[in-house]
Amino acid sequence: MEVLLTPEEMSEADQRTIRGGTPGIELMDEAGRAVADTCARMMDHVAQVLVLAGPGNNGGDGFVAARILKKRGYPVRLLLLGEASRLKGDAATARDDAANAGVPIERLNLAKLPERLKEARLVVDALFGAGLDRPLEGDAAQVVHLVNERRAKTIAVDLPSGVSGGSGAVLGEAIRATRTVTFFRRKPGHLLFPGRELCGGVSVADIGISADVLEEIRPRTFVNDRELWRPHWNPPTVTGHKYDRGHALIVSGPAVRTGAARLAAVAALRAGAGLSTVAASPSAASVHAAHLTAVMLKAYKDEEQFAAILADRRLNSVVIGPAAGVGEETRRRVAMCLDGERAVVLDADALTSFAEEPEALFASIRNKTSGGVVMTPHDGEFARLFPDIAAQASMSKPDRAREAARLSGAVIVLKGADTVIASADGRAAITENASPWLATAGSGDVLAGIVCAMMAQGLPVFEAACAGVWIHGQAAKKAGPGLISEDLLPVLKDVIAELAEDRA
Ligand SMILES: NC(=O)C1=CN([C@@H]2O[C@H](COP(=O)(O)OP(=O)(O)OC[C@H]3O[C@@H](n4cnc5c(N)ncnc54)[C@H](OP(=O)(O)O)[C@@H]3O)[C@@H](O)[C@H]2O)[C@@H](O)CC1
Ligand SMILES: [K+]
Repeated sequence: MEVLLTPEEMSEADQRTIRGGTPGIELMDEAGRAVADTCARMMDHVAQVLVLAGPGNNGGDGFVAARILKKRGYPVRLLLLGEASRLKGDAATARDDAANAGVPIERLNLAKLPERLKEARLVVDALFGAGLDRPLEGDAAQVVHLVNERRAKTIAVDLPSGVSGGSGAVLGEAIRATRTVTFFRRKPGHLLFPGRELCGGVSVADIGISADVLEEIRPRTFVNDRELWRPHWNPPTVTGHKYDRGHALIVSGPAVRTGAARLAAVAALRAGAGLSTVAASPSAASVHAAHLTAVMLKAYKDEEQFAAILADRRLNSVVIGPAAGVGEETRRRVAMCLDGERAVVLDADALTSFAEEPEALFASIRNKTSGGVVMTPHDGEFARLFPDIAAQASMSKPDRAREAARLSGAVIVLKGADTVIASADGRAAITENASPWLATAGSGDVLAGIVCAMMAQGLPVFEAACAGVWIHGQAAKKAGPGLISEDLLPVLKDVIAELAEDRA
């Protein structure tokens, strides 16, 4: 399980280490050394390095890197943004050490910068890191613009300057780096877009901070990797019964919109639910009947018959929403699904149907005494249900999802290239295995089915949602470029097989 540290948490890790007896300058030396090592690895011969240093400790790391590279025989030049007198503490020490080692230090001059950039084979961006707290403007923004325009090979120290470590947002203008070297642990901004794209490859350097500090800091943001949820997943046992793996129920849309439910139902079965059943109106059921094999089908004429289907407690996990239609009928069916012990995935039209009265939905979720609820909105659906949260542009995606989870009581899967899963207890996971090919019709229906299957199998709700999103991403990788949603279904078998093998 990989934890991610917000800039505040990272600062706490630094401070705890310093209070524990490691001087800050030692941490800075290690950070600068890691940057210098990366520079050396990125150049096949000794050539000019240009270090751009800012006014804080990120700049301090730049001074150390310049000093070490100079000692190793690299021609180095350092340009300082702002006045040298502003440097304080460890950064001032690092500046003195670099000057004493003979590093040429100049005040950064915008007019001369293009020339300096032209001379350099590699640029080190040590302008701003974790301390960035407002948009870059004026000279700082201009520097970033000129570096990007030059398209020079650039190593970012900690973060590409201008990228927020907490949210991945670009504040004003941001460096487009070839590689980013960060320290101790990655930050959310390395995984969240647009930051992720601007980092290039990210490496994490050990700078002498002990993992023990994490016990006190208790980070609540994680990478959605396998380790996060795998301990909760088990392959079938030799003596197991299909009912041990749960029974997924997928509520279908009307006769002309049945495909979404089938995608979800087959995905649920492939993702390991012991059984999967589609519930449909008689006209929709006759369409399904021509297509379904292992997935079962139950027709219902009216609400009473729908309630009778739900009364079977073996149907322990339900998906409602894909192509369900927006309106009162869907609202009533959602309320019926939520009224019981089963786990519920609310997707698509089940979310949009409550755009006018989200509180009613949240109340039904909060009233649920057992069985988890997962909502899987994309940005548009999210804004319909949580307009106040969506309007807070400076909030990070994990924080938006956390707030929505607290407000609604559901686990939120906020979809996108960097899908975030958050729970009301404050945990949030960021996904990094998504494929751009997942942005295709029906992909969300497949995801809803997989998450439903994970809950049917008894995973706790947050872990089930994380597992579902991860498995969806792996399936897309296996299906490869050009995939359509149907292609995700057969390859789920391979993803599950690998999971099973991994635990053997
Ligand atoms: N001991 C440690 O803690 C270790 C820390 N380490 C390193 O330190 C980095 C964090 O250092 P940091 O906290 O000094 O912040 P940093 O990113 O240098 O920026 C702050 C400066 O920028 C300024 N500023 C901010 N926004 C601005 C804007 N938009 N436009 C213009 N100015 C702006 C702000 O100025 P002010 O707000 O005072 O005007 C302040 O002067 C971290 O990323 C890592 O690289 C490692 O060495 C390991 C040990
Ligand atoms: K930087």
